[in-house]
Amino acid sequence: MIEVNSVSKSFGRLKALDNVSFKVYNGEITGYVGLNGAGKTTTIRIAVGVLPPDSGDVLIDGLSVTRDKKKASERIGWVPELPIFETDFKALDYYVYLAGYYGIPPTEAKRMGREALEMLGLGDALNMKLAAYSQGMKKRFALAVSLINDPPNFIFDEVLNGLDPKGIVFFRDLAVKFKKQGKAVLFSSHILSEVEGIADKVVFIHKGKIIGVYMMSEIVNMAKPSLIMKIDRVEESLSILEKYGRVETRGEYVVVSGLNASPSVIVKELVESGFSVQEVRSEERSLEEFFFNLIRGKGE
Ligand SMILES: Nc1ncnc2c1ncn2[C@@H]1O[C@H](COP(=O)(O)OP(=O)(O)OP(=O)(O)O)[C@@H](O)[C@H]1O
Repeated sequence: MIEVNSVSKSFGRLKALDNVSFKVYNGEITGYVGLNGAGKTTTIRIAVGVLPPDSGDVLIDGLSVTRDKKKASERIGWVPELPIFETDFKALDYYVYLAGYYGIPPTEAKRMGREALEMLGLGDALNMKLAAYSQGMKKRFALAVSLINDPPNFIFDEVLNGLDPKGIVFFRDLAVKFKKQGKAVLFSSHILSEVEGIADKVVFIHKGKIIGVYMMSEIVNMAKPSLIMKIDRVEESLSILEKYGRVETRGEYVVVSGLNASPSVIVKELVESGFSVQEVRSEERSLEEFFFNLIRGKGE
C-alpha cells in the first residue's frame, strides 16, 4: 500500500506540491492524472525516496520513505519518466548484472531477461548497448528491470509514453496481473483517456494540489452522453427514464445522464407508453471534458 501524507515541496519560489495526500490500496490500480507540470513526477520522486519532501511523508506498506528509506524503497518497483542508462553494457548483459543483486543466478536471469525484453518489443535489441537505446527503448528496459525482484508496490511514471500498441497491451495485462496478486499500482499520465480501461481509481492533480479522487466507473458514467428532452407529464415519465440513467429536470427539459441505452430505445418506449416527446437532443461529454471541467471548477 502506498500512502502519500500531506506532502509539500517547493523549488525556489515555486510550490510544486501543496499538501498532497492520497492512498493506493493493495489490489488497486490508481491513475495519477494532471497536465504537464502539475506535479506528478515530483510526487513520484518523493514516493520512491530519491527526492526529500519539505514536509509530509510517504509510507510504503507502513514504512516511511524519509525515515526508513532503504526498507521502503525495496518494497517498490519504479519506472521513471526519463530513465537514464548511460552504460556500454549490452541490454541483456545489464539485465543479468542487475538481477545478480537480487540473487538470481545468471542462467535463470538470462532466461527471464530474454522473455521480459522480448515481451516489450526489445527482442531484436538484446545485444545492443544501452547507451544507444532510444528514450522509448530505455523506458521499456526500465519496465523489464522493475519486475526483477517482484516488489509488492509499483509506480510507473508516464509509462505508456514510449510504448507501441503491443507494449501498451503488455502493460495493461501486467497491471491487471499485479492487481490480482494484491499489489498496489500507481501510474501517471497527462491523458485521462489513456488510463481508462486500466485504472480502478484516478487521482487528479493540478498546479501541485489534489483536485479530486474518483473511481474510474464514476468518471465513465459522468462522461457518458446525456439525453435532453421536452416531454409532457414529466413526473409520470420518471419511472421509465430512471431505468436508463440519472434523471434531473432543467427548466422545462428533463435530462437523463450516464445513459445505459441508445436514445432511440428510450424515445421509442416513451412514445409507446403514450408520452408526447416534443424535443430530443443528446449531449456528448468526453473523458477529457470531464478532466477540464474539474480543472475549471478549481478556479481556472
Ligand atoms: N528540480 C526542479 N527544479 C526546479 N523546478 C522543478 C524541478 N522539478 C520540477 N520542477 C517544477 O515543478 C513543477 C512540477 O513538475 P513535475 O515534473 O512534477 O510535473 P509533472 O506533472 O510530472 O509534469 P510532466 O507531465 O510534464 O512530466 C513544474 O513547474 C516543474 O517545472
